[in-house]
Amino acid sequence: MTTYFRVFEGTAFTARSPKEIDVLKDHLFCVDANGIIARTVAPDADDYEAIRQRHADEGRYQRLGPGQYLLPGFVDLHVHAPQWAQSGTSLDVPLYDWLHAHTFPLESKFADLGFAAEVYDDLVATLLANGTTTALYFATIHKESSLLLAEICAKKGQRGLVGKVVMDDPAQNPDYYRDADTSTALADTEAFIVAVKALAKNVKQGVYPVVTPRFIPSCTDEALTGLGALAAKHDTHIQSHCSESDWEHEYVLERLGKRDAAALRDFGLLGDKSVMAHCNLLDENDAALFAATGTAVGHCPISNVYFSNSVLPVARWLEKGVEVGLGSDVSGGYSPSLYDNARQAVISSRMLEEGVDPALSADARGVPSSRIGIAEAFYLATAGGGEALSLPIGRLAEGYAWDAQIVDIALAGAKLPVFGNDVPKHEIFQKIMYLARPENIREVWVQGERVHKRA
Ligand SMILES: O=c1[nH]c(=O)c2nc[nH]c2[nH]1
Repeated sequence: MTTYFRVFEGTAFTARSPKEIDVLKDHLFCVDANGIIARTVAPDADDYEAIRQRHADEGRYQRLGPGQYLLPGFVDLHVHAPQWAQSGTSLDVPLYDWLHAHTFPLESKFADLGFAAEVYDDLVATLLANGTTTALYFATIHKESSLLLAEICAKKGQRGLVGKVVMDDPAQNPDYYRDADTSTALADTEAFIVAVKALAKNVKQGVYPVVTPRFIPSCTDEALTGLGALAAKHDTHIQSHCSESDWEHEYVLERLGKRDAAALRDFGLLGDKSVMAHCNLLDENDAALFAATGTAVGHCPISNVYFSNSVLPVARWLEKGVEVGLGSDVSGGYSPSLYDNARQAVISSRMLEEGVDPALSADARGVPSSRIGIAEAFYLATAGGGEALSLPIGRLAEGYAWDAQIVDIALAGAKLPVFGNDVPKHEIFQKIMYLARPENIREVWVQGERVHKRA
């Protein structure tokens, strides 16, 4: 019999597809030394008992307690790491004003490595405690502190995909916070890619460099073209913002005479490893381009309420075969929790379907067939995120990384309202998704290693 690195026994919820959740009752999850789920074993398998006994004898076995459930770790597709320092504030102004009055002044402080270490340390620990095992981060324009963020992810055991942000256009960015010039922006990006790839050689869960033009308005055409070439040369992930608000969308149309999606494609920035945040104002052609190129949408439902002037038609784009995952967008979104964002994704979709203006008649008020349920929101936070990043994460299934959260619904002081022993598991799942708080997340594992345990 194979000896595994570790074997877990428990009941798990994992997404098979956007609408289908598998309930794996009392399964064994056999994890190999690389942190990959080598086998899942159902209780009726011939060798179930023997595997359990053997690994218990060898001290490699963990059985979940009563009231505990396994969920895949969450994949956050859009986090502005420096903005953690202003989370929960300044959300009463439009995007352009918010960037210039609050966000750029804050991000400029990340030239100071001491300040960066304090904020990034706290953010990565907080995300892990909220069940986020993989995060796609925007850092700042500073090469050194961006690398520090990758190092902190490496040390704390989170799978971090980190971008040094490029903002090189002197006409659009303040003097105190922009790349010195285009060639410096490109040279710093390439040096950053090389440094993160070197760091990654000794990081079990992986850290990845990400080519990161902030958005088209921040960057010159030359920088955008150069970044597309760098991503191709080093085969990196790419992230940016796309068609995110009326102001931004109009700016790109006026400057380039085309929509964001076509412009990003022409700069070489769309592809299977590309994730574009927001995308609220995509049209049918843009969405078809995303589906054809494998470009994913990072859906940021909380932030969209504040900055995006609309609701993303997430059900429509899923139906059309666009890859979609979930992003907290700290700090355009106030919450670091993908539970909160999953809840908002459902609420926003219901508001899009029903409409919001009571002065209109019911049949003119909303967009039919726009709703998603909590199962789809869970898919976005897990398997959808993994597919967006083209990584084997986001599912508790063979061949996927052991990235998992153990959620306790019976915890004294944070008990979920489950009464009796016959509550169906799909209802337990819904209660976890709607009601769990960070206190309920007892342990978090990444690539077979425990990275968070609540005392
Ligand atoms: O929500 C957002 N947050 C940002 O920091 C940003 N920069 C460009 N566009 C943005 N949108």
